[in-house]
Amino acid sequence: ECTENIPIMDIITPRNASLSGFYKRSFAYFTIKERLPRILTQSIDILVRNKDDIGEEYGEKAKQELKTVIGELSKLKYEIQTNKPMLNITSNASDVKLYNDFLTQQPNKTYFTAVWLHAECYMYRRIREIFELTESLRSYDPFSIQKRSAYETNSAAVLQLSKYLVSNLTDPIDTKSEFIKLLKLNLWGNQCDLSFSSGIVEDCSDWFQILDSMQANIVSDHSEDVWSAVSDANATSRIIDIVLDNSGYELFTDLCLADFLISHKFADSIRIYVKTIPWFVSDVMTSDFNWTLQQLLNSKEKDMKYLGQRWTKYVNDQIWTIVEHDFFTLPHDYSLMASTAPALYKQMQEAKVVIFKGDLNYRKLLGEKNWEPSTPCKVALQGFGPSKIVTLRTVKCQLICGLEPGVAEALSAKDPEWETTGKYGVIQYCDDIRKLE
Ligand SMILES: O=P(O)(O)OC[C@H]1O[C@](O)(CO)[C@@H](O)[C@@H]1O
Repeated sequence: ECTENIPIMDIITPRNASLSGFYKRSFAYFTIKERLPRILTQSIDILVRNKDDIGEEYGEKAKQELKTVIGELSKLKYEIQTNKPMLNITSNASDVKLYNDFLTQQPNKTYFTAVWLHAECYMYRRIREIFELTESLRSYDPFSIQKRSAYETNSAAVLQLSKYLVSNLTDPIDTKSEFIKLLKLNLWGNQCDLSFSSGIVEDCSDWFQILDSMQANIVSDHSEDVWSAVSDANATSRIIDIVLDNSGYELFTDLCLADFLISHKFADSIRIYVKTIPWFVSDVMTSDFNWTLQQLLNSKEKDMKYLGQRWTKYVNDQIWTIVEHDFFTLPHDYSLMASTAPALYKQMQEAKVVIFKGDLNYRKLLGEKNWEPSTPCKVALQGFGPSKIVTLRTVKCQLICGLEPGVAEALSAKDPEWETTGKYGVIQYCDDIRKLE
């Protein structure tokens, strides 16, 4: 069938197929049709509104180049809406060869016919290219204004969690239940994501109060296994890896968890993986991480300031290390990490556990495939398994694994939109496949 000259099928995504805008009755289609163009429109609006400030900060040339940037962003929007093919990236950045080689290998290269993950990642890579090709705005992050305002909007939630964390850092009555509580707060923090909400900032301040009542919305909860892995006194590794997702309140919850792991000696160091380019609107880059610490340091609230000082010291003492790697902004799913980024894979093998945050990481872990929901996580990971894997993800699109048989069907009957609202979540654990084999 052809809709508006775009070759698509008016069906839901078949089981075991890759998600794609090709299936009209899918969230992938809705994203490419509506959400991605909206994200571009919004980025353009923000640039227009802030052009004077940007000009002041980046100089006279930037004012001129901003016009080109805006034109290119509109062009990109048009290309998406008219289902044009994804063209090679033309800048000379370090990831370009891998990127273009990957594109070349794909059988379907237009936005609606490609694998959704490839099309969605490509839009963000193109946005980056538009800035890379300027002289004055090469380092400009078009999403930084949104990211910062999201953090500020949620400052009450940050304060509340700061107070809680500071009073529970040493000698909580029950370390295990405190850990699981932080894990769940961290899970729900993943709702605060600017690409999902198309830039609308969620108020995250309620989570603390309603945590217990949200339990039923955790559709797969392996918290006990996560606890066993994290607290395992016989583990040889003293490193825990966290692959971050969004800035703002979610990042703050990640850092609280990272602090708890250090304070309670479950690890000697935490490696924190960030994005190297502006990504999915709110994903954390090193600059966002540093900005967040600075906000805490500047805070008038004593607990926030204390955490800012404490976390800066972790960074200075290399107890926390920020790891940047191009792999995280390639369109490749994680089953390709070992062959595409072998050093990164090897590094992750050193970790006691690797925690993956958010929906996009989940999609990459599952290879963007519409698995039967009861497929064991180990199978859905398709050979990826550098270490023990933990996923903390609010469900924002139609793919999932590891559910008990019948759970997905019951959810669909009760709440047909359950897969795309972010109101449900998973805390999943997959043991080290090296041990399982
Ligand atoms: O920030 P997160 O949790 O990775 O979620 C972002 C993702 O969620 C979605 O909105 C739905 O999958 C994507 O468009 C985007 O991949």
